[in-house]
Amino acid sequence: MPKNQTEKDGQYTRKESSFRDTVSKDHPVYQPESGRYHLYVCFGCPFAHRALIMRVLKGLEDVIDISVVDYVLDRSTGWKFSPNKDGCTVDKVNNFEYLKQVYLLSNPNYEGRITVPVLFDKKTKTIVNNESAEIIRILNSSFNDFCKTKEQSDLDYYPKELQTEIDKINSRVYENVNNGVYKTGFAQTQEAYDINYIKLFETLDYLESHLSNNRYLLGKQFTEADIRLFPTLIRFDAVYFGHFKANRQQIKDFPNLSNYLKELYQMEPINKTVNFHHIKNSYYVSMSDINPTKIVPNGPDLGYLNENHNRLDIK
Ligand SMILES: N[C@@H](CCC(=O)N[C@@H](CS)C(=O)NCC(=O)O)C(=O)O
Repeated sequence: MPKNQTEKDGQYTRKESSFRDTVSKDHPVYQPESGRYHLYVCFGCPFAHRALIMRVLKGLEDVIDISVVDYVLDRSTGWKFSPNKDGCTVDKVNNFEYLKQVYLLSNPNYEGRITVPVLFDKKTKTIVNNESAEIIRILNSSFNDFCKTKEQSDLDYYPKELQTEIDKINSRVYENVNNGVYKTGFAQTQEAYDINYIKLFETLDYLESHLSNNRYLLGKQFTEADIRLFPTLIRFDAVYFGHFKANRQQIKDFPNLSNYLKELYQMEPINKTVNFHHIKNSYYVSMSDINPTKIVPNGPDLGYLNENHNRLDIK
């Protein structure tokens, strides 16, 4: 997870993704099928984490398999496959050594960023999409004929009647929280750091108060907005607080956010998508400009995540 680019004013900017197609029954090429598509992910990456969560919530584990890259990103080679490391795999589809080769297979002239997650079509040997915000919508709606249970195929995490509200909260959370932690951590000037730190904690304060009388971001219904907030919250105390200097307070010290986080973390399918070893090593070892010694801190103690939460009291 290297820096994308830092502009003259010291602000960090994330570049747009390049492959933006979809899978649907109306698509001339990318038809929904079981076993046809594949996800390339990193358990350290919060954007890949969204896709991992949607995949398990929709019961698509047997429909869309995953290849897991090495959690440490080597700047010279990009993401690589290190099957000898715990929790990492080979490239199960192409047997490549580097993720870059998957991008080049799709487009030999590709010069953009090599990022995870990637939704890959085994039939045409092309990348369908490498934008997590779109991949999760594809997983939410295009594979309903193949979900493990009827309940999972009926579940819609982006229902029509809530779309405007979901989009609104998503863009605030993305700007100031999901990407806000990176803008804080990658700032190259004190001013850029200060601005983004303030926006980040203002938004967390807003969410803290919002969650005092809303069980989930959209009220009673668990939606895509929660799936997009969770990967940042679960990394916050372990990584962003220290590594990105987002240190006004930890999530543990926000009463509502911490209980909300506990509830989501304890949901069985979500719990299996969290790998703290991959998360911590991914940031602390890969980003050696921020952490030159590459020492991975032992703390903090995250035991609170397993304690009882009070979210059932929020109607
Ligand atoms: N817009 C992309 C961003 C994904 C992204 O930035 N992934 C990071 C890991 S957290 C990555 O692969 N970085 C590698 C690089 O920039 O070289 C998405 O949400 O899918």
